[in-house]
Amino acid sequence: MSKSIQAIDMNVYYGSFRAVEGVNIDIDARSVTAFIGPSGCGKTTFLRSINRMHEVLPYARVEGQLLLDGDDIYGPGVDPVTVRTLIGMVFQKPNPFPTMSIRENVLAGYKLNGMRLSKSDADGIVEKSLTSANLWNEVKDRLDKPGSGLSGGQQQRLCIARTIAVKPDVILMDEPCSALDPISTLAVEDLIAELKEEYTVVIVTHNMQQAARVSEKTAFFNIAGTGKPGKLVEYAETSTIFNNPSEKSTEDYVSGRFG
Ligand SMILES: Nc1ncnc2c1ncn2[C@@H]1O[C@H](COP(=O)(O)OP(=O)(O)OP(=O)(O)O)[C@@H](O)[C@H]1O
Repeated sequence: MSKSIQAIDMNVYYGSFRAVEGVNIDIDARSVTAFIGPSGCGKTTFLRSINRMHEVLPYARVEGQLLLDGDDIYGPGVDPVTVRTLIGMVFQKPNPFPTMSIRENVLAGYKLNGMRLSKSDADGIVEKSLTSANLWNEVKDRLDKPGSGLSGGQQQRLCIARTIAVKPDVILMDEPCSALDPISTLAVEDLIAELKEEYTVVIVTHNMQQAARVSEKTAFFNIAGTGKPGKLVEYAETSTIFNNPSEKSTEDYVSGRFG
């Protein structure tokens, strides 16, 4: 099921360094939102705070609230591992588990969560997830071969299938195409457009054409200078951000004047 995200005055720190300051944003369910902005403005940091992934670093912490359909994912008693099942993440570099087959990779989330599946349930999940990731036809005859034997673009779609398999509400993507060739990039972009029928998708991208192609809304983050926190400067329909932004810095960035 797809759910909305609401960040309320979110700050993200690495130790005493505030990397992201005062983010307020409402992201609709069943939508694709792009995060853009120059290097170091906190896009990845903020993205990782949406599923508590930053907590793998003991010195990283947040202030503020992050609501998933109204429920605070930082609320008392909320398990970060459960949060990461509800809010999945796809990384820059495709990272299938190298010793696992294609099939095992798709089912990895269930295994890691200690859930047992019948063979027929597992078969159904593998086929549905790979189909949703636009990969089924390419791999259906070699499900028991290693996931690492696929092309980069196929590996990234396998990682998306692995994320989808546990039925998340939200899929976060951190520059998911930056390690892919143009054809594979198009395949993943097509997939993103289809995913929004069922999921809330948030994608960090450096590629403005990509943001324009795949997203309905775009959030522009910026940074005043080295050592300063990143901030959300402007958030609007993607066409507005690219054609008629309210802020001068947004216009300068999208027209390639800096960053
Ligand atoms: N693990 C970390 N420990 C300490 N500081 C970090 C860590 N990761 C990022 N930072 C700092 O936080 C700030 C924001 O970084 P972040 O990677 O979120 O920016 P970004 O906008 O995603 O950049 P890029 O577009 O280059 O990936 C930067 O100043 C960065 O140096």
